Amino acid sequence: MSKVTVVGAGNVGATCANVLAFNEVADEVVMLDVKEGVSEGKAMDMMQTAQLLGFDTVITGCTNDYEKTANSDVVVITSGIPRKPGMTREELIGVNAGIVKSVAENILKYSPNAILVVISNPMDTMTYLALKSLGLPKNRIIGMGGALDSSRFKYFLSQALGCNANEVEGMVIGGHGDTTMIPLARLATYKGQPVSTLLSEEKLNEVVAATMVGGATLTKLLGTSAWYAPGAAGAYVVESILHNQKKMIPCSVYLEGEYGESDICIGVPVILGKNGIEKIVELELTEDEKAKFAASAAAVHKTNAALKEVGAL
Ligand SMILES: NC(=O)c1ccc[n+]([C@@H]2O[C@H](COP(=O)([O-])OP(=O)(O)OC[C@H]3O[C@@H](n4cnc5c(N)ncnc54)[C@H](O)[C@@H]3O)[C@@H](O)[C@H]2O)c1
Ligand SMILES: O=C(O)C[C@H](O)C(=O)O
Repeated sequence: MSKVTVVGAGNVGATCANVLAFNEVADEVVMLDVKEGVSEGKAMDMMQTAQLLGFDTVITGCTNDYEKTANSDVVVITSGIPRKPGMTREELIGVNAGIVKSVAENILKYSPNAILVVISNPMDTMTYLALKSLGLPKNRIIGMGGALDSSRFKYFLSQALGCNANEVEGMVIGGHGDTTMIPLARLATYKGQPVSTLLSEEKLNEVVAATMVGGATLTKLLGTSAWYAPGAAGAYVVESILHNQKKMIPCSVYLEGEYGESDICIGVPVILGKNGIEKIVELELTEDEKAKFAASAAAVHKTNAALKEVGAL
C-alpha cells in the first residue's frame, strides 16, 4: 500500500491531491490543512468524482491531525501563503519559513522514512530550510520548481513553433525565481531538432523571457499564484519517486560541489526514483550558462541568508 500526504489543501495542494488520485499514483492520499474542515470537505468532494472518473485511490482529509499522515511514503508540502500581483516569491519568506519548518518537523514524527517534496515559496530556500532543520539525508528532500518551469518552457516553445507541447523537450535549471531561472534554450528540441534551428534568436529570447516570468504573469491574471500546472508538476515528481520511474527532472536539490556550488538547494537535473534523488546529472554547460548558474546561485544564497534574520535557522 502506498501513501502520500499533501500538507496544505489550498489551490496547489488540492490540485496535486486530485491529480495523484485521478492518475492512481498512490493507493491512499491524505490532505492536511490548518483550516477546520477544508481538507475533509475537499477530500469528500474528490471522492464523489471517483466513480465518474473511475479511480480507486482513497482520499481523506484532516485538520492538523498528523497521526492521520503516519507512515506516508512521500509528503508534499504546499502549506504557506502565495504571492499577490507585484510581489516576488522571496517576499514570502517571513511567513512561510515558520510554517514549512513546523510542518516538516511534525511530518517527520509520524513518517520518519518519508521523502519530502517541498513546493511552498520561496521554494529553493524552503527546501534548504527543511534539509537543514531536519538533518535528513539529501536524497530525501526535493524542491519542486524545475518540473513546472520546464513544462511552461515547453508550452511557450510549442506556442512559438505551432506544435504539440508533448513533442518538445526542454529543461529549466537554476533558482525558481523571476530572475534566477535558466531555460536551457541551447538544449531544447522539437522531435530531435534543436529549436535554435527552427526559431529566430529573437523569438527564442522571447520564449525564454516568458518562461522566466511565467509565474508572475499568471499571478497578475489570477490575483493569486497559479495552481493547475504547479499541482500537476508536484504529482509528476511524486509519481517518478513512488513508481520508481527514474525520470530525469530538474529539481531543487542540495549540492556539494556539483555545478561548482555547495551548501545550497537549487534546480539541476536529477534522476528521481524510489530513493528520492537517485543521481544528480551534471550537464556540460557553456561559459555563458555557467555564469548564469553562478549568478542564480548567488541570489539563492542571499535569500537563504535571510533565514537567519527571520529566526528560522
Ligand atoms: N514551487 C512551485 O513551483 C510553486 C508553484 C505554485 C505555488 N507555490 C507556492 O505554494 C504555496 C501554496 O500556494 P497555494 O496557491 O496553494 O496557496 P493557498 O493559500 O491556496 O493554500 C495554502 C494552504 O496552506 C494552508 N496552511 C497554512 N499554514 C498551514 C500549516 N501550518 N499547516 C497546514 N496547512 C497550512 C492554508 O490554510 C491554505 O489552505 C505558496 O507558498 C506558493 O507560493 C509554489
Ligand atoms: O509564481 C508564484 O509565485 C507561484 C509559483 O512559484 C509559480 O511559478 O507558479
